Amino acid sequence: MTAIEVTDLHKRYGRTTALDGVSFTVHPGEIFGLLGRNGAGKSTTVAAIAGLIRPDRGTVRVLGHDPVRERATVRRVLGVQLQDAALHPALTVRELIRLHRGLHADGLDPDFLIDALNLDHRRDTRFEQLSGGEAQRVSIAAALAGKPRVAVLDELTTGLDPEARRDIWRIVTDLRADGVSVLLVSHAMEEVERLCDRVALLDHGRLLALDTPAALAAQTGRDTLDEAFLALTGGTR
Ligand SMILES: Nc1ncnc2c1ncn2[C@@H]1O[C@H](COP(=O)(O)OP(=O)(O)OP(=O)(O)O)[C@@H](O)[C@H]1O
Repeated sequence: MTAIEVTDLHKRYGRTTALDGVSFTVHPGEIFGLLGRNGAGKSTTVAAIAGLIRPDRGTVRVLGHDPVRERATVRRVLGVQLQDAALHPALTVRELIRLHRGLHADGLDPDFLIDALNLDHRRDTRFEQLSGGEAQRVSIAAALAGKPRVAVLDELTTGLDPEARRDIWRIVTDLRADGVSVLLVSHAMEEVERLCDRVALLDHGRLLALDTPAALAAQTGRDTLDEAFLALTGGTR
């Protein structure tokens, strides 16, 4: 059983083609990176996986289920952290994490998550009063509270300080060790190089490359993924 299977995904917004035939598979227990410049189609792909949009053509399966037609089933197995997650501003950190935990039959102890994400001093603070980095950590905690078998993390550590980034990287590798599959959308090449088993590179709604970070670097004759990324996308602007 594949964790996520995206097949020939197409999506247009008016005259803009956001996705133009994207296919890839995320294996169980894998951290899979989704990369690409601004506007490449990453968030549209994530929205289709989360069942938030209907693709014009193509299919998405999460552990074999259709995110739109089997929404309730997919919600039970999929944890999604979106960019600019809109969590209820008046609820406290603990209330929000408990709320998200309560939506699932299984889950992680909210107090464990609060400690793991270094939010203990903010436990009783309302969401609207948090700093950007703290709000980001709460959105990650909310996505993981239901102990998902598949996690989609969009710009996981954007805006976080180096220590918080390392804490979150550790949480993500612990998830993989527990057999959770992770789709990680990121612009941070160091993060991708450290965490991802394989990487898909999107460009103008198409899949430009898909391989391990080391193989992508080797394929382009570069030393780092950062340079490989630039080499692969450089000529197409
Ligand atoms: N709701 C929408 N209406 C119109 N156009 C949209 C909509 N959502 C996305 N697009 C367009 O579709 C294309 C792909 O956008 P998408 O947000 O998927 O890219 P992205 O790779 O996530 O970019 P970023 O790195 O900036 O988050 C872009 O050209 C974007 O402007």
